[in-house]
Amino acid sequence: MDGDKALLIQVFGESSGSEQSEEEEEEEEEEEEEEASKIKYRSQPNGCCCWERFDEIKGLWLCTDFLSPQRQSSLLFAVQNEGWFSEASHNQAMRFGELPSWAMELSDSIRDVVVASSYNVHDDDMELGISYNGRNEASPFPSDLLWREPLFDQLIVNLYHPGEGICAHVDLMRFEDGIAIVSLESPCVMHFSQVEETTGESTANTTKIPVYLTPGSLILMSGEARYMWKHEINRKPGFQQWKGQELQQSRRISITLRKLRQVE
Ligand SMILES: O=C(O)CCC(=O)C(=O)O
Ligand SMILES: [Fe+2]
Repeated sequence: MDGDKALLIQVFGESSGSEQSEEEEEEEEEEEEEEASKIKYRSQPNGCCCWERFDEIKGLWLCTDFLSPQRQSSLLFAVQNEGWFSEASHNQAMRFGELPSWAMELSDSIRDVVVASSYNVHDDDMELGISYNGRNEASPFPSDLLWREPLFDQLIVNLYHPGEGICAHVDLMRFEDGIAIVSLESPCVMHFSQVEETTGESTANTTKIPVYLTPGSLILMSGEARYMWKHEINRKPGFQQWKGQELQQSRRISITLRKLRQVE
């Protein structure tokens, strides 16, 4: 063994790989890459990113397993710890600008889960020749929105007691495109209905599309879903039907993240 090699082994140990064949090195690199991608995948909120899209509503995406039960509990704890709902009459809190750290983490997780799922969509559909740059429906969030900084700078936390909901609305124009809603506690059905045309004969489609929001789920709204569809939650008796069953209701908390439009 020559002096240089002995020194290398002393410094880096036997596994410095100086005697590996190219083939072995490649194999090792592949294994490392595989391991790295697993870690990336595992670093997702709960190791899964299962997205559902809706044929009728462009730009609406649902991820039912966004937060694991453990992450739901810690998020709920963080929200409750803010003390916003310590008085029974308080049911809404709003924050603008710098968000609490738990909301920043949530925002980071949203970006992560979209990035991870975009990779998956890419792999699956690559052969179909679909391109994914810009506003592409194959991704849950268009890349121009996904990479803006900050992703979100406005937070609303709503607390709904059984029977309470929110009327049909389109979110205010003071907010940019690209809205995220995370649901906690009671499951509910959110209904989407098309915004009516205000001119000419009313030919508006009044069909309401139900979307089932389970605790820990995330919905993303952009483009048509954000501007051309109203969303509502009617928790009056008889309206919370899913698969022919009336849902058992309890308290529900939602966390809505948006970005304020810049005024020129
Ligand atoms: O509570 C929800 O899930 C929806 C909240 C919402 O639509 C809003 O605050 O604009
Ligand atoms: Fe809304």
